[in-house]
Amino acid sequence: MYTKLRPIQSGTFSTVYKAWSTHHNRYVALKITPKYKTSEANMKNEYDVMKKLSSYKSHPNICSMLDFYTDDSYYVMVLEYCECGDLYDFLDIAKSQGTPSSPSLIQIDMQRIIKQLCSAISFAHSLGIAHRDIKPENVLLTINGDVKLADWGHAIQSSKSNDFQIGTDNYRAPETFSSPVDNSCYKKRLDKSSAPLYNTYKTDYWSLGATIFYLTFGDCLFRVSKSKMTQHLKNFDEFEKNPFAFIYQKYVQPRLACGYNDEGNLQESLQQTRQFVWQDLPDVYDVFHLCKIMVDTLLRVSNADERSMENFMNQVDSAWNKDSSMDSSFSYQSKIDLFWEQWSVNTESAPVNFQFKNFEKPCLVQDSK
Ligand SMILES: Nc1ncnc2c1ncn2[C@@H]1O[C@H](COP(=O)(O)OP(=O)(O)OP(=O)(O)O)[C@@H](O)[C@H]1O
Repeated sequence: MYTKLRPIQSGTFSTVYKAWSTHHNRYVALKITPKYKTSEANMKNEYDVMKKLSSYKSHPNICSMLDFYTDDSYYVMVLEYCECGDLYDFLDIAKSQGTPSSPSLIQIDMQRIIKQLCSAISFAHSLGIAHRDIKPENVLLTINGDVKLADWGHAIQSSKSNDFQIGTDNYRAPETFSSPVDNSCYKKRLDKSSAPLYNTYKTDYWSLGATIFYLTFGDCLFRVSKSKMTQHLKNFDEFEKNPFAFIYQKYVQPRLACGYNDEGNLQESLQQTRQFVWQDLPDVYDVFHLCKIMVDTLLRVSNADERSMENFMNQVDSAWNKDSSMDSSFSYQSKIDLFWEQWSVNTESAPVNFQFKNFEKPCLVQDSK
């Protein structure tokens, strides 16, 4: 019934193959998990979640399960096949192609991807399911430029949880870390039953923000290695004190600090910042604007209740409205002015060694955008 054609990729637990289904008369993806790599309970959880998401009214932006079977050694989940693979790999390829003067031939639409991802997440939440592992590797792309949220192996059918260490560190919300570090937000939690519950929907909002940050900057907002977990947790504290200073210092300043009065050098330093694949984010100031929206609506550190996907969507919609910053008629100099207004407001509390005085507002000789 299914003819395996080629392996697509191996994840931590499973290998995914492209296959042909005679029954469905279409290509499918077979996600094959050896039984020794997972527990029956984990597999049952993923199966139950997929069944619920794929049942009577499946969602166009969720990778549906078409079939499931098992033998002595393997679990096999039959999934809709997404021709362009995941967004992480896709951007990697696109990034190596694009330059400022010659953007990647693969152009995709950021606003559409954001809308589709939010729609998928809110559909799952409306069924009582939180994903808990949203990241570029789990966002699949179809040949039509649509996205499908995949890998529901860490999902939970509850809006509350006190599971820690679930998901992927670089994209996980601060409240999902348990740590031996005694700092303001993250006390050691040994006894799970007495550990406080966190809201799993709000943790999805954080991961959504961290994912979109990666898509726009081509870099993770928080990168963590196990040996540097302490530093990672301190990063959350630092980010909370002044998110704009944090992003500015780590991502913006290094890219703008040199040669910003010379457009050639400016473009060169910006080359590392974006992927040159987003057709509706024509320049780096759009990236900064989107980033500010994420900080305001999704990337709230200790006050998870302040995260709101609805506010995020509303602000994203208005940013792309006519006469707003993402509109093509909005001049380049106006974008620079807007960036300056939005970001410099928050610079007063920046660390002392943070040399704003060395960074002057760029003024382009001519408005070439
Ligand atoms: N339906 C699909 N169509 C095309 N490619 C897919 C599909 N499902 C998965 N893949 C590819 O296989 C990779 C691994 O899949 P998946 O994340 O589901 O496996 P996993 O074992 O749970 O991975 P991990 O736990 O390491 O995140 C994905 O990142 C993607 O590149």
